[in-house]
Amino acid sequence: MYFLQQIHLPRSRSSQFPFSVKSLAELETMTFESPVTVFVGENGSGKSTLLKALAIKLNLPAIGSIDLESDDTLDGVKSYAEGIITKWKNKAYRGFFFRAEDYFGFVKRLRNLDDELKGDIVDFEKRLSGSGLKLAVGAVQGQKDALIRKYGNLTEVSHGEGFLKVLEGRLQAEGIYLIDEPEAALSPQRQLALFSLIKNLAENHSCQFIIATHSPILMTLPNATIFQFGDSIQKVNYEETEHFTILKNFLNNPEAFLRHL
Ligand SMILES: Nc1ncnc2c1ncn2[C@@H]1O[C@H](COP(=O)(O)OP(=O)(O)OP(=O)(O)O)[C@@H](O)[C@H]1O
Repeated sequence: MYFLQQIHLPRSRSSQFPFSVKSLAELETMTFESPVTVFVGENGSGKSTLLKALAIKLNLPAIGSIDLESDDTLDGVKSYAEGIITKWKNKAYRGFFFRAEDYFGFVKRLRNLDDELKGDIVDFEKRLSGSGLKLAVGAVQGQKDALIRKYGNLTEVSHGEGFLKVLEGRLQAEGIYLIDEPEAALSPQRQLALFSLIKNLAENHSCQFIIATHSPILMTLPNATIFQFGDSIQKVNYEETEHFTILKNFLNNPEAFLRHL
């Protein structure tokens, strides 16, 4: 089971962003044929723009420090997003939008929450005593412990370790998840760990993923529908993507490339 089946993109004669993005101007309808959809393509080809517009249209929360509504870097995309028409197979009731750069905002958000909870404890200690104090502190401590159980201490892990931990903590069954360049923080080994997480949720827990990526590893997710963004948007196999062919040819014979660089 997957959720979002098709989108119709808005048309306009305007040459303003995002109508100025060639791949999007050429596309009228995109059909999601499998639980995992992957957007690939050159830098600036429009992958993130479409992902952001979809996240706004689907009203998905952003995992970061600010929500999409108040994120003024998305102003250009908001009116475009309103014009997207969606066709659902089953309406998802949970999901999120996560960009590699949002991770630090999320850590900051957790730290602020932790500070607030510590503040609550100090406050209770001033105002309460005996069993009342014990109960109130216990409740707050329970919330602090739950956060640590879910995410570990994100201030004491590396970017990549924490990034994966956040995804592990937040991805749940029957959700739709839009993720922009998750590989930015991840070693090849952790990309494989993410691969396995996504594969399991897509195959066994009714999740839908739409992922923009430059990672040849993530492009090979089983049964993923891959859209390559360029002058237009084409459905391709992973062997046909530029990422795959360039990397494969380069690793087969680095000297041949180095002569021309
Ligand atoms: N807020 C904006 N205003 C005007 N143009 C923008 C804006 N954001 C992006 N663009 C332009 O839109 C085009 C598509 O950008 P987008 O971020 O969608 O590319 P991308 O395929 O995700 O690239 P990358 O792989 O580098 O993340 C680029 O040419 C970019 O310069």
